Amino acid sequence: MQQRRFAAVHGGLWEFPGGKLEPGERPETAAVRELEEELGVRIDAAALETVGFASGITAASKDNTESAQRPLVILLYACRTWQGVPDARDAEAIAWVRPDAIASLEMPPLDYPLAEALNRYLGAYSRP
Ligand SMILES: Nc1nc2c([nH]c(=O)n2[C@@H]2O[C@H](COP(=O)(O)OP(=O)(O)OP(=O)(O)O)[C@@H](O)[C@H]2O)c(=O)[nH]1
Repeated sequence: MQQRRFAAVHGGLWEFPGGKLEPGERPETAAVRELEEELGVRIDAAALETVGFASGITAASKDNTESAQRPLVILLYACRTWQGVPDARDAEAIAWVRPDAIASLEMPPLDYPLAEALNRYLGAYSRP
């Protein structure tokens, strides 16, 4: 998990690493790019496992430059293999958190249903 910059929208809250798609970009490509930019780790898009998604409305931007709140969909992937050591390149801090403890962190609203989806996914994965 990573802690958003204090000056950002949702500053100080913890979130799953990731970020917005660029125009025309596939979600898996964006995940590979964002993990390199934010954590300095290299992953293979083929290693991504689809966990789930959460949808809602964006938070108002801090400087109010974004007048309208827009629909927001966040996709969550699992990735069990990577190269490099995660480093907080774009965050106040990063931490490994046990899946069942993620919901105890202070997070932006959509990360709670994402954490639930992750726990459901991991529960199904570990059942024989
Ligand atoms: N993780 C998360 N992000 C949310 C939620 N609601 C919401 O508006 N957001 C916004 O969705 C955006 C997440 O994308 P991001 O991480 O790429 O955006 P950013 O503002 O940090 O920077 P960037 O666009 O320069 O990369 C942020 O602006 C964040 O505030 C939410 O519930 N969870």
